[in-house]
Amino acid sequence: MGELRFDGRVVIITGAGAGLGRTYALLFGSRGAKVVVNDLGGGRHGEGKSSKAADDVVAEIKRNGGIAVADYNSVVEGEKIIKTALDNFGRVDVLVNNAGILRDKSFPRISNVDWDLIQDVHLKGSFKTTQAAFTLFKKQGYGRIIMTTSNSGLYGNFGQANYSAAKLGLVGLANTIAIEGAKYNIHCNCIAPTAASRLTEDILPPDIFNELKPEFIAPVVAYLCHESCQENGSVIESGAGWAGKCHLIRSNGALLRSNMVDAVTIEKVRDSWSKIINMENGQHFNKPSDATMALVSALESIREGVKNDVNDDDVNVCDYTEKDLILYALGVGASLANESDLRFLYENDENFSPLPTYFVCPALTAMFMSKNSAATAIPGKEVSLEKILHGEQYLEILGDMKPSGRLTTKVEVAEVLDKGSGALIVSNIDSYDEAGNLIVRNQVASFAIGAGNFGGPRTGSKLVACVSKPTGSPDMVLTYKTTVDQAALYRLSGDFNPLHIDPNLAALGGFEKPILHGLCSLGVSVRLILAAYADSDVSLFKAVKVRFTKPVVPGQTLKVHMWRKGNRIIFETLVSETNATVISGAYVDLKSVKLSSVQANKAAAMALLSDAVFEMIQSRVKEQPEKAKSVNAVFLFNITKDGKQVKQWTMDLKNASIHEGTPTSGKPQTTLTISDSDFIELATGKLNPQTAFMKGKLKVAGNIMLAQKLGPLLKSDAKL
Ligand SMILES: CCCCCCC[C@@H](O)CC(=O)SCCNC(=O)CCNC(=O)[C@H](O)C(C)(C)COP(=O)(O)OP(=O)(O)OC[C@H]1O[C@@H](n2cnc3c(N)ncnc32)[C@H](O)[C@@H]1OP(=O)(O)O
Repeated sequence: MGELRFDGRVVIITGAGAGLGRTYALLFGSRGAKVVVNDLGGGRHGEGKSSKAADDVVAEIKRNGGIAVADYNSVVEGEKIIKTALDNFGRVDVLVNNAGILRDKSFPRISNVDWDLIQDVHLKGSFKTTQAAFTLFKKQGYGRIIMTTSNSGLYGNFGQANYSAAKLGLVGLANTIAIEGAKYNIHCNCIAPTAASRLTEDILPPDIFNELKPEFIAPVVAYLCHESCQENGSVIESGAGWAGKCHLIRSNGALLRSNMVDAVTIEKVRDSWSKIINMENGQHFNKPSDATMALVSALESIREGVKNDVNDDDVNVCDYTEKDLILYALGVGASLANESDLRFLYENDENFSPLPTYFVCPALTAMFMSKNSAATAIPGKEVSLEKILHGEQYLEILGDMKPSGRLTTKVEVAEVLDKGSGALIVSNIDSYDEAGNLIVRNQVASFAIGAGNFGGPRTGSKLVACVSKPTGSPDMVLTYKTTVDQAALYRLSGDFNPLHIDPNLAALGGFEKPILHGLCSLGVSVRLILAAYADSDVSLFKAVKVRFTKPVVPGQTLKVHMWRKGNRIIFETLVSETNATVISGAYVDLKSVKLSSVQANKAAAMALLSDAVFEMIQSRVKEQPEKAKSVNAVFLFNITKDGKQVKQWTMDLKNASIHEGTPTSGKPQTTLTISDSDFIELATGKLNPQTAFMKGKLKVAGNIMLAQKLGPLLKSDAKL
């Protein structure tokens, strides 16, 4: 990538006698261009004339070994400037419309002269000069044009109404020239410079003024004018050694009628205002036809009645991408440690697919955006967010779960029940794809603590029912240890309720620590169920229903008990550390059951057995606390599989406690290592711990006497 040069190119710069124009001229001259230095030699308010300014710059370019010629014409007679270039150099390649003056006055004081002069020099001058050049550019199939706009035009500025109007007019002029010129390799861009110049010297404070050197902007303009630069139709802001593109962004807006027969009313506009002006996910259009197409698609939505009889306040449009799906999967514990989870974490995996429970996220977002949400559903009571717990959830997938797309989600409060200790707000939330197909049906039952006793009904008919758990041991148990950052990660999928991250707000809600999102526990549970009964094939998922019975604290271990009844997997989720049930009455409906690969089954069986043994040990320690205390030691259990450690437990006999992982403080006095298969034998009572020890199946490091004492404690006739 060598030096960018302009050898053989003829460059016209208007207003090049001083400031930015002069700096442009010197730079182009130093890079091989033949430069036409145009300057009328007037004052900054457009008064007077002199050839000195242009002559001085030409002399400077020549002194530096460059080629230049002066031109003293007014830009309003732009064709004369072009003629100077043709007469002297025979062609024109680049036109930098830079000439400008100021006539600043507050708006009521702007006279016709102030207005006309500004429009003439900036807008008409650029029009005339560019039009004359454009004809040549078209013939030669090449041209580069710069319009000089200004932050005053882009953003407005007190006292500069005339100037702002002309400056934004130039953006419009450039936009269309860019479109008309594109097929002739004519590019037209705008520069919005912030520079120290004759125009700004007594407007800006000296310390800022000194850093706004034209030399920091000239290379940006020169690059835009180089044959290798493909930018066209852009506005580039630059100053102080910084440059950035400036775009017009349009909001996604709001549909103001639900179908073709609806009228648009002023009230509808008022009610939709927050959506009309919501710039989140705003879009830029490169040409008017893009804007027209967006309007056509809005019209199609109206024609299809996507949001038939829906109040716009209750409709939320959200786009999701593969990145959202991956972030969600990480939030519910998908991990590269599980081979089958790659499909949830890598967009190029051949089986890349969304976890079906991702589709609770648009529902929650829509609820938070909705006016008629849980927070306001109880007449006369506004409930603060930290008092609203997720009570129950139903999710049903009805259409294609695409890896990216736009969902239009409608929220409807179905019923509000008075549960005494709280109010249960049941909301039905439906999400449609762009074609108007119903893709996802969610039902969120929010429990507003302390908002009960308002005289409402205790029972209703709208809540999707929970199921009872079967008697007997579960068919499968899988666990997932959440991390302390689980909620911090999960919230990035759209549930920003501070209850899950802010200790002060959690305290206001009556919690010792921020609690985990109910939907995170649900996501973890369903992921494990799909791994066990669908071989992680998400297309087999139909629906899930849960009741959140107790909060979970990030860092706790979720243990999912599963019972298979045909294609329905009934489940409950417990916290291993406390044995509290946190999800109850729950089920996942599958289209069909696909048992996992042999290896996955083995792993699941292993988890089941080891969990059972874990419980057994815990119960035996509890049964014989005195004996346990007399052992007075900390043991570390290493369970291995194919020589690799698969699980670790710490048993602290003195405190009669047992937990997954290594000791929280100090070193274990004894470490016991046993293979998973021997462990199963031990757990099922087929292998006596003493015998296991004697036969070397139970390897002991550290205090052997202690390990021997432990033997009788472990002995059990527990059946699995
Ligand atoms: C715009 C806002 C949108 C908000 C959406 C959610 C946003 C999320 O960010 C919030 C969360 O994720 S919170 C975390 C997940 N949820 C939880 O941790 C709640 C756990 N559950 C509890 O603590 C209690 O069940 C508790 C506290 C809920 C109820 O316990 P108690 O007060 O002790 O109630 P109890 O005496 O057991 O029963 C009274 C009646 O209420 C019914 N009920 C109990 N738990 C319920 C639950 N979880 N869901 C639905 N109904 C429930 C009981 O059945 C009983 O009614 P009835 O006598 O008619 O059967």
